[in-house]
Amino acid sequence: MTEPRPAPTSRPLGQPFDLTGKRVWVAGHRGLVGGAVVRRLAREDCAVLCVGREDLDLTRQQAVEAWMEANRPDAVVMAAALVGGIKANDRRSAEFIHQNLAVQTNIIHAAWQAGVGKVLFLGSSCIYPRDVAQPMREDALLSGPLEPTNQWYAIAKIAGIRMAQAYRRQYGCDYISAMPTNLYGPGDNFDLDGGHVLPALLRKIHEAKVEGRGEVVLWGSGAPLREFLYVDDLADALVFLLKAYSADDHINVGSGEEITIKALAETIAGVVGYEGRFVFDTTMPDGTPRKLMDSGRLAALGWRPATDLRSGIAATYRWFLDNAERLRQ
Ligand SMILES: NC(=O)C1=CN([C@@H]2O[C@H](COP(=O)(O)OP(=O)(O)OC[C@H]3O[C@@H](n4cnc5c(N)ncnc54)[C@H](OP(=O)(O)O)[C@@H]3O)[C@@H](O)[C@H]2O)C=CC1
Ligand SMILES: C[C@H]1O[C@H](OP(=O)(O)OP(=O)(O)OC[C@H]2O[C@@H](n3cnc4c(=O)[nH]c(N)nc43)[C@H](O)[C@@H]2O)[C@@H](O)[C@@H](O)C1=O
Repeated sequence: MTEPRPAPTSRPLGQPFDLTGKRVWVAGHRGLVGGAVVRRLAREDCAVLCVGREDLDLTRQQAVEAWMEANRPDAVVMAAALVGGIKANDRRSAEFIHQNLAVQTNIIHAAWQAGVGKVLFLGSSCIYPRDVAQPMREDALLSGPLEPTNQWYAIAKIAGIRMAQAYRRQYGCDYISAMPTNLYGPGDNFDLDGGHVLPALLRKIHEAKVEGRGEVVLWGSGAPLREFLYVDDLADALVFLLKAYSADDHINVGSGEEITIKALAETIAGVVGYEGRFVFDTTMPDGTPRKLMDSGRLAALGWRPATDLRSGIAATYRWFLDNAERLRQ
């Protein structure tokens, strides 16, 4: 068993973290969030470390410990996780709880062992109770039952928040947690079965237009409300937090823009140029009726998003069109 020891590079908690000259590991660099964080870090004076799944399976504890020891990053952004939309979360409960607990536990513990100075853990808005007061504040965590469709993933994410806090408390590590709202953007997962609503609807609506179909099927009632944040805005917020945030509490990262799923489909149709109608498959789950983040704490620190929903969807659609051939393979 590893003996507790202070992290060799540990700094006093509550201080800014200077990225200059640092080695930052973006775990999950090929994903939606990881890719955006790599793009954003290119504007900082730091070295970005990346390793693909083929060279490091993050569910393997010894491999993660060996990689961390060999590469000794100064900071880690944890953008690696098993992620999916409502159907994937609902149908693959064992994979979601197992892989997420394994990946995050391995990274946080190995970071502590290797003396990593700063770790940024990423959770999700689904950590909050299903019927919680809106907008959802950070202190609403664990105040009620979770949404059943994604509780397995949510439990793993809540464990990640507590793990970062525990390593702060016992070992004095500057490990922090950010909770993003629903994300979208270049590099998203456009898989119709496994992905989230925004990329799925972009693809469905685009294909209906190209094939001349008069209707598109939406899952559920179309009534649930979701808040969407453009992924490059998230990446900017994460770099901001990496540098400026050092506290026990997790912090929400949202856009403040809320929309029903039906209105989202109509907005996407406007961007794509589709004039057909929408029908609703109510055998599919709605999930949480509403999940709007209270991002007041982050705003008070001085950070705000830059991209409105329509512009973000237009940029994502351009990316989708540019990459459509590759996505089909
Ligand atoms: N997308 C969203 O709407 C939201 C995402 N988040 C959080 O943001 C983070 C990133 O999500 P997102 O970018 O959307 O997810 P993606 O699925 O786009 O990316 C996840 C990345 O993690 C990697 N990964 C997963 N498991 C392993 C493993 N065992 N070994 C090595 N690499 C692995 C994947 O590698 P590979 O490419 O090989 O599969 C991929 O690069 C997650 O923590 C998620 O919970 C939070 C709120 C909303
Ligand atoms: C980020 C967040 O993402 C997940 O939660 P979610 O927000 O419920 O996920 P979603 O994006 O898949 O769906 C949002 C809404 O949209 C409706 N909907 C309509 N038509 C399609 C459709 O075609 N695909 C999808 N996926 N949804 C559709 C769908 O029925 C639901 O009402 C978590 O599991 C968890 O991963 C998490 O934290």
